[in-house]
Amino acid sequence: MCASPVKKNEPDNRKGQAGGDSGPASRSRTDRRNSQAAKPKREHVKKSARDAALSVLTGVEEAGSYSNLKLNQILREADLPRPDAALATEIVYGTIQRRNTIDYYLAKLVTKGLGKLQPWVRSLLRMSLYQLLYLERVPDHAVVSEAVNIAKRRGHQGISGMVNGVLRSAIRQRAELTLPQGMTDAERISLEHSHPEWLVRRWIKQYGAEACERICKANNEPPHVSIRANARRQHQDALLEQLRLGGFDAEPSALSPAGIVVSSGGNMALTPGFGQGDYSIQDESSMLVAEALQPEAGMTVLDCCAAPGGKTAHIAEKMDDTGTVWACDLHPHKKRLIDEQAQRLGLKSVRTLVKDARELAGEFEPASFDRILLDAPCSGFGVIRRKPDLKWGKREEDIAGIAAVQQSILEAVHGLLKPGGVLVYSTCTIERTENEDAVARFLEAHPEFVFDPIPTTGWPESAPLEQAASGMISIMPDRYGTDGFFIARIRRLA
Ligand SMILES: C[S@@+](CC[C@H](N)C(=O)[O-])C[C@H]1O[C@@H](n2cnc3c(N)ncnc32)[C@H](O)[C@@H]1O
Repeated sequence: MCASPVKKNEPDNRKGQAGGDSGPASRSRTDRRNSQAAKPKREHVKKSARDAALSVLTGVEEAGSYSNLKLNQILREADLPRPDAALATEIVYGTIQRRNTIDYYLAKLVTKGLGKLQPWVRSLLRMSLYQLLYLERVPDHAVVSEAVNIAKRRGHQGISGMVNGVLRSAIRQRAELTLPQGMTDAERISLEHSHPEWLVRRWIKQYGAEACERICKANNEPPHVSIRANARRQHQDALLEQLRLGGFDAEPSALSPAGIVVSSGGNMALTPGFGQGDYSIQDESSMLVAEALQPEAGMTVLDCCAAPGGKTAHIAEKMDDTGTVWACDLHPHKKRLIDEQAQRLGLKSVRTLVKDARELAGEFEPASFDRILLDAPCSGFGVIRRKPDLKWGKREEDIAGIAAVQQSILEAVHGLLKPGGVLVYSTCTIERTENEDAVARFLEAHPEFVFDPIPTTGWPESAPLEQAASGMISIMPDRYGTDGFFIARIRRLA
């Protein structure tokens, strides 16, 4: 089938777009939301970019809202011009990303203490300091005057005076805003790269201080945008050619054989080609999952935790839309996302199901599936670049609970695999408890399962081929500039 050309859209591809995994819109999705939003509220709302950013940040702090959902809602209501929406997005994600460092400096500047401020005032100071310290293109005077105006509109005169004073002091003392000497590695990395100290300590233990610092640094970088051709519509090379002709900067991925990295040229979710299913937007590391599963035409495949359906679609495409891919998810609203995805890509072999994966054994006969994918719910610490609130929202105690759910899903579904069949277990985290340890625990309890080499025919030379040969790949966020990811391929002995 011949695909129609991909047309160039307006810029701002700088920040990554949504990957295949469940969850937040990434920075560049704002373009889409904004351009597609219904427009009637403009005359009522009239927010500036910074007003909008403040509403999101306050909502996140006060009500525990997810930043991406709140951002989408506020941008829809405010109907900002595209550059303003991009600025609001940058401020929201940047402020959340750098929270530790910003709070450290603010603690020196706010005499009564940050904790005593109303949440909106704290958020206003945080986002203003973020702009002063990290956004070089924004002039200082614009940051201060906007913040003071917002404070006047929302609070009393004392607050606007305090905001003015704190920000002017920050500008005056900018050269002295430095981190203290003599900290431990964990304290320093946590403060310098803004990650919770407990998480930094865990990563130092698991990977060493140097690697931990690289990971934290990478987590503050803007994500890549990568896409994968719908193999049933066109070959990757043809899509690459079309993209270049359309004015996009596009290169083959150094990690995934199916991946194309698009570094500039427009929002990939806005092209006609995306709408008509020529390709999917998916992180390069996430694309390796279907490669590891290697489904074949006509097979019966179970995708246990499938929404929003990025990997389900990849599997169905690899099977040339023959056989059946059962795509299960716990949440009815997420099942709809999988259905929409399959429809957009023209995939008929995908069947969706709302179910707790721990109960799937009651749904199908034992040994029903040639392939099973468990892309497990996880702590998500591989995707902090895209979802910075993750690092502040999770507690160390949560990890054991998440690992227990992963283990119970593995236990529940393994009997559904045919003897000789392949099960792929994957997560978008770099937390060993949820990855290597989870698989080791499972294999120990089930000697009828063994590691199986991940087939790498056609993979780029720079891909982790050695790891793949061992049946297990762990991708760190600093290695390829992708999400952090874990993939294990195990086979049920015949
Ligand atoms: C990592 S995401 C899956 C991403 C998906 N494989 C993709 O590529 O688009 C994990 C999914 O598991 C779902 N989930 C969480 N707990 C579950 C459970 N007990 N049973 C089934 N699905 C579950 C979540 O709703 C979420 O959509």
